[in-house]
This record gives sequence, C-alpha cells and structure tokens, in this order.
Amino acid sequence: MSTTISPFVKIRRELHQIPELGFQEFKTQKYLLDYLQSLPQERLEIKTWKTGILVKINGLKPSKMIGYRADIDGLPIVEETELPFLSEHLDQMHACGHDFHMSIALGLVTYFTNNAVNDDLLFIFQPAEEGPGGAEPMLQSDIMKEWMPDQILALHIAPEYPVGSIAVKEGLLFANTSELFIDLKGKGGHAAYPHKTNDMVVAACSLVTQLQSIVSRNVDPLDSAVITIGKITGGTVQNIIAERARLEGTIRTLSVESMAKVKKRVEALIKGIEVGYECEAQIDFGCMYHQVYNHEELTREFIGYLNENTDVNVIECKEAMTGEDFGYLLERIPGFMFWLGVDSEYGLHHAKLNPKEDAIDYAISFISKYIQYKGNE
Ligand SMILES: CC(=O)N[C@@H](CCC[C@H](N)C(=O)O)C(=O)O
Repeated sequence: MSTTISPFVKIRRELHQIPELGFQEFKTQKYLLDYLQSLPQERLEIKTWKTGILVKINGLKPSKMIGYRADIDGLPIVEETELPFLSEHLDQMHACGHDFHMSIALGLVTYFTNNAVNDDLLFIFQPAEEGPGGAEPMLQSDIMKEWMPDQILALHIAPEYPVGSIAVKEGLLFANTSELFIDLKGKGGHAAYPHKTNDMVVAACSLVTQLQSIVSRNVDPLDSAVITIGKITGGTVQNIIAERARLEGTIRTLSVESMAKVKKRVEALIKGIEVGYECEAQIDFGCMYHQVYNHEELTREFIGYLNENTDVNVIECKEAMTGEDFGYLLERIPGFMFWLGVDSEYGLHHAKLNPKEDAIDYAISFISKYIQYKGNE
C-alpha cells in the first residue's frame, strides 16, 4: 500500500535530513533557494543575507508590509528517533522543530505566490536562532532597512499540545536569555597527591551547586529565573587531577532587571571560587536574547480571528522560560509569536523529538487564511 504525503511534509523530511548549526546553514539555504526559485517569479523578490533568505511577495495595492519569520538552524544533538528520514549529519538534528518552521513558511510562500493579497508580504528564513543569534544582526542589515515589515508573526512548535491547537498569550511569552561559559584553570597533578594541586573538577562541582542558590536566594520568588549548566568538561584521565574545567550553560529570567542581577551574582560567586580554590576563572556571557513580548492588540485580534473563522483550538498559555531571538524583531516591529501544537512524546531539544506531521498542512491552512485577511483589510 502506498501512502501519499503532502509536498510540504516531503519538504520537511528532506530538510530534516540536513540540519546545520547557526550560520553554517549552507545546504539548507540552497535547498530553500532552489524551491523558492522554482515558484512563479512575477511577484517575488528574493534576497540572501548570510545563510538566511528574505522573500518579498509584492502586493496588489500595498498599504503595509506583513512579515512572517521562520528560523532555519539545527542543534548539536545525535538523533535517536527511528525515522526513515533520519538526520544525515551524524551529530546534528532538527530537535527544535525548525524543519517544521521552514516547511510551513514555504507552504505560505507558495500559497501567496498563487493568491496575491493587497499588502506586501515578507517571509524571513532566519539563521542561527539557537545561537549565536541571527535576528539582531539581520535587523541591522541593509535588506531589512529597505524591507522593514509593519507587523510580524512567527510560530514555534509545541510538543505538549495536540495537533489542531495553538497556545498563545498577550504580552510576555518567552524569557530573557543569556548564554554562560565559564573556564576554570588550577593546578593539575597526580590523583594520589591532591594536596599539591588545585582540582578544577571539585571547583566546577562546587560552582554548579552555588549557582543554583542564585535562583533560590537572590531572585524575587514572585519573579522567575533559571540557571542551567548543560555541559561540563574537564580533566584528561581518571588518575590525573584536572587542571582545567569548563562549564557551559544558560540563564533565563522573566524580567530584564533580574537578568542584570543574576549576572552580577554569577560574577561574585566566580570570584569566590577563584579565592576559595586558588584558581583563575574566565567568564563569557555569550549571546543574549531579548524577551518575546507579544503585542497585546494584535495578539488579541489574532485569537479573535481564529475563534471566529477557524476550527483551531486556541489555548491561553503561561509564559515559558524558553528564549527566542524573534524577541529582537518584536522589540522593533509590532507582532506576536505563538506555539503550534505538534503532539510529541519527547520535548524540544530531545534526541527523540518526533512531532506529528499533520500539523504542517494544518498550520499552512489557518495561517494563510489569517494573513489573507490581514493583507486585504
Ligand atoms: C525555543 C528554544 O528552545 N530556543 C532556545 C534559544 C537558545 C538561546 C541561547 N543559545 C541560550 O541558550 O541562551 C532555548 O534554549 O530556549
């Protein structure tokens, strides 16, 4: 028995096989460009920015430009699904759903290439959302100075919600984030002579525990913060005391003020580690993302539109401690982001993430209706 799949599910599977890290999305960019260039070109203008792409669909009688953004990078994860279209890049995976985001965006471009609206539409295929961040530098680019949308929207897949539903809220949706990299350097030596060394594995373990106290002791309990250390490396072999250790993590806060406070406390604790463990420490806060703050009126209008005109089950959700550099676009352009239900047993950033593909055509259908309405109002 042969089962037919929709063109955009096929595209998703092909993109799923070629995940690439931020600003290295060369195959992805080529794949997207080949597809976009295969569409009727009369109304399209296509420009590249680094490994990203911007596609303008010229409207019939434009009075504004509506933007839609999809991110295109993958994560450094070894895929553990048993899908027949497994990642071909052994240590990289679309484990945050950007393969879905891209195929939905291509579905929308295809739709509006064939069904023009009055307003101009801008589709942004943005690199490096997982890091080091593509949205902020893209905003500064000459292309975006010329093509600055008046409104913008984007989605993120949500494994915890069923297909047929979205989750959204007015105002704050995602947290402020900052990466965190700490390098510790002490004195290594023989495992049997700890008193002649400064063991950086012990220092790193102590630091991880101390960092957790920032959330419980320095952040207002009615605010929220997260400090996660996702990776620790250090040492060389089991019977040598480690001279070096490296901690890699991320800080999340709901308020901008708490981010500044948490960073100050991280610096203070690291100074304490330097004194207490007689070592040198270097700290790098990596890339930072501005919170995702949904424009109240546009979000309300979107919810109202879906409730009145579609069968989408709209769930009003709480804010999440995830980060998204779409926050920079929302800082500049009125708009919103929403969660798209894709129903996966395993969550975002998990090696077994397996979103339901029905969500792709479903999303193309209700988002195209909404953009059509907005583009002709
Ligand atoms: C939606 C999502 O999962 N986004 C990422 C963004 C990562 C930002 C940066 N690399 C960091 O870790 O701070 C997330 O992890 O929330």
